[in-house]
Amino acid sequence: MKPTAWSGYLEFDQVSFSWPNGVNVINQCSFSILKPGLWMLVGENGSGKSTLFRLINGGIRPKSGKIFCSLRPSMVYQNPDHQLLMPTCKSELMLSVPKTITQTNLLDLIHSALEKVDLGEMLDRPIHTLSGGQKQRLALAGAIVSNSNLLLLDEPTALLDPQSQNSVLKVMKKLTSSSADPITAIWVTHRLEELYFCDGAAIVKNGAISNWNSGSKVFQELKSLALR
Ligand SMILES: Nc1ncnc2c1ncn2[C@@H]1O[C@H](COP(=O)(O)OP(=O)(O)OP(=O)(O)O)[C@@H](O)[C@H]1O
Repeated sequence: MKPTAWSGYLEFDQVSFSWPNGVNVINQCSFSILKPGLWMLVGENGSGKSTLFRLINGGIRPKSGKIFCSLRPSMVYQNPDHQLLMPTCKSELMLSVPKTITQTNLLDLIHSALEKVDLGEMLDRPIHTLSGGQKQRLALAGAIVSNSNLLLLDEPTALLDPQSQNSVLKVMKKLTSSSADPITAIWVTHRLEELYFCDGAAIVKNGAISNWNSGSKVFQELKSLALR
């Protein structure tokens, strides 16, 4: 593993993985993320993006190759209703707070996480009254209070209208570029306009990831392929 000034890193070295049918969904995949930021992945349905997340998250193990990760990952799914379990914002976040946090610090931590996702006034708000975008931002707050510093977002805006989509993008941009304690996020998208918000983008194809490029370059590349 290469040493870096930043204490966090994620690196895949020639990683392969197959589900029981034996086909390599992830095939000799190598890439690294060596600094915080908003990193986006695009790729056709079935190209292996969710499988990649499960490998990063430790839910499944590579068949061959190595994964180095010093970060603490959390998943954020497409539909927040599949993720949020409790009746209010406060009770939801209490579920994710590490057991080591004392009772005195608990509310401060929850408040601060809600503020980071622009839900500062929502402590006692019933979750069923939140909009889709607010629910998705609450899911982000859950990852923050759990002390995660690597968010794996699997099409987090696929079910949202443009305004809510922007609210989630804006919050993620803030969390990944905050000067004090920026986190790392890997965001899978099929909504290509989102590429303009990222710090780097790559294409998942045939079980591997392309080099990182600017979001605008990947956008142009995919648009020109679609027009052929
Ligand atoms: N639990 C599983 N068991 C067996 N095969 C699986 C499992 N999960 C995914 N696969 C297979 O692995 C391949 C890649 O699926 P994956 O969900 O990683 O793709 P994806 O790029 O996330 O697709 P999408 O954009 O549709 O979400 C597919 O052929 C899929 O059927």
